[in-house]
Amino acid sequence: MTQTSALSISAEPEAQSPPGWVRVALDVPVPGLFDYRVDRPVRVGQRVVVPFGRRDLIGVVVDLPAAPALDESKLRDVIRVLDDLTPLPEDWLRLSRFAAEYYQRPLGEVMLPALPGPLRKPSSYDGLRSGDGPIARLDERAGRADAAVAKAAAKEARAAEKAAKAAEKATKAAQKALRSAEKASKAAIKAGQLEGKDAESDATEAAAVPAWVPVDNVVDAPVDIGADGVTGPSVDSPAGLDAPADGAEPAGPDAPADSAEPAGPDAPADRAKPADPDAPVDRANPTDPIDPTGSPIAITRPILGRAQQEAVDALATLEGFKPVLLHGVTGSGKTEVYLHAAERVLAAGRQVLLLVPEINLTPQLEGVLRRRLEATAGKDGVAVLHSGLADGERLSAWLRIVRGQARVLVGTRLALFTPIPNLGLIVVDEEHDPSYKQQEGLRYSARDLAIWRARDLGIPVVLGSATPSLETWQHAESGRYLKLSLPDRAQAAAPPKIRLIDTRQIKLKEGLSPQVLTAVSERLARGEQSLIFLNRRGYAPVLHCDACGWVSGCKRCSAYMVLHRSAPQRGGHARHELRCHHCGWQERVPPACPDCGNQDLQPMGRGTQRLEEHLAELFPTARIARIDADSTRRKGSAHALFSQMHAGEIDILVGTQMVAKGHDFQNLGFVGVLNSDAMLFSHDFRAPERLFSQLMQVAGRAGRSGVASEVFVQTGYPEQPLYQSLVKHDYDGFARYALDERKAAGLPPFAFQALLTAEAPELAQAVGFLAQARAESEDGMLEGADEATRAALARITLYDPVPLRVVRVANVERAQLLVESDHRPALQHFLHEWGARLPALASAARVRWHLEVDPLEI
Ligand SMILES: Nc1ncnc2c1ncn2[C@@H]1O[C@H](COP(=O)(O)OP(=O)(O)OP(=O)(O)O)[C@@H](O)[C@H]1O
Ligand SMILES: [Zn+2]
Repeated sequence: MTQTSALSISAEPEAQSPPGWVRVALDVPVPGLFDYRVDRPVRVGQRVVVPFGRRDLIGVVVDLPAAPALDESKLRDVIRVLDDLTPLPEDWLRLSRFAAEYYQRPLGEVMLPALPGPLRKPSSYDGLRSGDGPIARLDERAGRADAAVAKAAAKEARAAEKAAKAAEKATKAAQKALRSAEKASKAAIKAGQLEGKDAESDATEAAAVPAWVPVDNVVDAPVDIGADGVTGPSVDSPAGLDAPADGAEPAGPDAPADSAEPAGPDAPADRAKPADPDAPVDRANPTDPIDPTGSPIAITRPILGRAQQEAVDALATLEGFKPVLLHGVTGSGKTEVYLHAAERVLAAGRQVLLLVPEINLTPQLEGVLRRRLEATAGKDGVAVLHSGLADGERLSAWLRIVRGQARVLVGTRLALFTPIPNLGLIVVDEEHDPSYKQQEGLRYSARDLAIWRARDLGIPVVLGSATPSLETWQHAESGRYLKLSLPDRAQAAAPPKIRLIDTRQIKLKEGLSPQVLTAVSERLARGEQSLIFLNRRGYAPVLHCDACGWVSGCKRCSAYMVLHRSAPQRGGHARHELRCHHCGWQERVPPACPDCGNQDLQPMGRGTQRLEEHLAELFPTARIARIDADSTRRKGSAHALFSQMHAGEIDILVGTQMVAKGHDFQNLGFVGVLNSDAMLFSHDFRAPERLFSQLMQVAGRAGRSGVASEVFVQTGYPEQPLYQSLVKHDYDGFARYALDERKAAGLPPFAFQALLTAEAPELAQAVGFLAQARAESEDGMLEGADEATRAALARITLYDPVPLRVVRVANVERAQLLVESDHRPALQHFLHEWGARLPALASAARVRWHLEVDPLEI
C-alpha cells in the first residue's frame, strides 16, 4: 500500500485487465490515496475490500494506474471486489473530488461517509449470515414482501372464485359475490406485476442509466470541472454563510442558545424520526390520504397567484446551469413554485433533488410531494434521506434513487452527496439556514456544493428563502443569480403586524411583558394558537448563590452548567440537575452552595423549561407544549409534537429555533419573542444577519392562513436598525445596511475566509502552534516558492491567533487563526500549499488541528 497525491485521480471508465493495480480512496485520517494489486477486472467507481494496517476496510476505486506509485513487492492485494452496485458514477466522483480539494480533506473522508453505512462496512459482507451483502439481502427481503402481498391477494382471489362458483347457482346475492371476486382477482394481477417489475429493476441495475430515461435526456456533463478545482464555488456560487445549526458553542448565560449538541453528520435538530427498519418511511403507502403531520395541507392544487405564475414561467424557460434566488416572503407559497418546476423536470424523465434544512420538515414536505408528484414521479417515486434513518431505511431510499426507481429525493444536507443518475433540478429550500453547513469532519456547505453540482451538470438550481443569506443576496443583486420574487403571502393572508415591546419601560414577570400575556389570553379566548419563542433550552442558564456569588461552572469547560429539569422519576417528582452544553457533563444540583454552605441556591435567567412551567401556572386550562432539543430527543417525539401543533391540539407552544423554520402552521395567531437582544451584540459579525433572519422566520409562522396576526418582540434596544427593519418587514433594507457594513469592514461576501483551529491541553501550546503556522506562511513558504504561490501569498492576510470564546471544553484548550483574502482562487492556492505543511508542524507541537474553509462562526 502506498500514498499518492489526491490530485492525480483520473476517472477512466474502462475496466482493466488483470492482474493490475487500483488506486483506492479510504476513510482514514491519512491524506492521499492507496495502491493495491488486484487479480480481477475492476472499474473506477467500484468498491473493494482491502487490508489497511491490521484492519480490513471498504474503499472506492478512483483510478487504475498504469504503474503503482510504490515498488510492486510492497503492494498488498485487494481482498474482494464488490459488484453488488454499479460503479459509482463519474459525476459523483467529480463532486467528491471537488469537495475534498475545496475543503482540504482526504478524498476518502468525503466518499465513504457519503455511502449508506452497510455499504462501507466490511462486516456487512463477512460471516455466514451476510449472504451476498446488504443490497442482496435488502432486495431479497423486498422480493419476499412483494411475494407475500401477491400470495395473500391470490389466496383472496381463490376464495372469491369459490364463492363465485357457488353463487352461480344462486340468485341476486350471487351476482354481488361475483363482482367482488372480479375485484379481488384484479388485485392479484396487480400484485403479480409488481413482483415482475422488481425482478426487472434488478436486471437494469447493472446499466448506468435506468431504463425509463429517454436517451436524449441523459445528462451530458461538462468534462472540464476539476480543471479549475481551485476556483471553488467562486465564479458562480457564494461563500458558505450563516452559522451552525443547533451545534455551535453557546457561551455561558449569554449564549445564543438552543445549542451545543453533539453534531452528527447531520445536525442535532436533524434527529427524531419515527423509524422501523423494516418499514422504511419512503415505502409508506404513497396513496395514504392522511398527511403525516396531520396538517391540513391542501391536497388539490391551488390556483397560482400572479407572482407565483411568473416565477414558474421564468423557471420553465431556463436551460442549462442557472442559479435562481426565489425570494418569497414567509407564507408566499414557495413550495408551490418548487412543485411546478419539479413537475416539468419529472415529465422530461429526469430526477429532482430537494434539500431542506432540517429533518422535522421532511414529513410535511414528503406528504405534499407524494400526493402532488405521484402522477409524474410515479408511485413510490419520492425518497427521503436524513441522518435520523436507520441503516436499512437509508440504504433502501438511497438505492431507489441510485437505481432511478425513485425520481424525487428530499433530504437534509447529507442527501447532496447521493449519486443521482439523471438529475435535472436541485432546489435548496431555506437556503440561508445554518444547518446546511456541516460543523465537523468535512466542514462543507451543502448549499454551496449544490450550486457546484448544478454547474457541473449544467442544470438549474433554485435557492428559496424569505431571508436569503447575504452571500446569495449579493449574487442576486449583482445579476449573477436570477432573482424571482414573491412579495405577498398566498391564501390572501396579510403579513403579521410586528410590534416592539420596550422592556426598559415595563416590569417583566418571569420574563414576560403584560402585553405578551394579554395577547396570549386573547388568542386563547378566540381558539387561536400562540407561540413563545425563546432560543435557550433548559430550565435556567446558570445556578447561583446570592450569598457569596458562586455560580455553577463546569469543571471541565470554561462555561456554566445549565440547570435542567429532568423527566419525572417513577412515581416521584421531576428532579433538577446541572448539565454542561459543551462537554455533556451532568451532575446533581448541590444541596447547598459548595463555597459558603448557603442552602438557598437560585436559578438565574430562564430557559424554555422554566417558561413552560410558568405559563402553565398562568394559563391552567391551556394546552401547553414545548419543542426544543430536549423535548425531542426521543425518536419520533418531534414529529408527534409538530403533528399535535398542526392538528390544533396545542394552545401555547414554547420553542427554540426548531420551531422557527419553514413550518406551515395554519392557526397560529400570535408570536412572542423573548430575549433576542443577547444576539445583538455578539462578537460574530454574522450574528445580526442570523438574528434578523431568525426573527423574520419565526414571525413568519403567524397568520399564514389569513388570521389577523401579531408578533411582539421584547427588547431593550427598540431603536436598533435591525429591529426597525424587522417592524417594516424590510429584508431589502436590512440587507443593504448589513452589506454596506460588510463592505466597509472587508468581510464576506466581499472577502473569503478560512479558519485554522488548534486544540491542546494548554492554551499556550495551541497558540504556539498557530503562531508557527503563521510564521511558516511568511518564511518557509516563500523560500523557493513558484510564481503562483508568491502571487497568492501577496493577497493573503493572516490574523493573530486568538483563544476561542469558550476557550476550554472537556479540558482541552482551543485557539484559532483567521486567514483572509479578497480572492478565492488565491486563498485556495494558499491553503493547498500551507495545508500540506501543517501536519508536520502540528505533530511537533503535539496539537490537534483542523482547517475550515468558508467558516460560518468566528
Ligand atoms: N396559489 C395559492 N393559493 C392558495 N394557497 C396557496 C397558494 N400557494 C401556496 N398556498 C398555501 O400557502 C401556504 C404557505 O405556502 P408555503 O408553505 O409554500 O410558503 P413558503 O413560501 O414556503 O413560506 P416560508 O418561507 O414561511 O416557509 C401553504 O399552506 C400553501 O398551501
Ligand atoms: Zn463542560
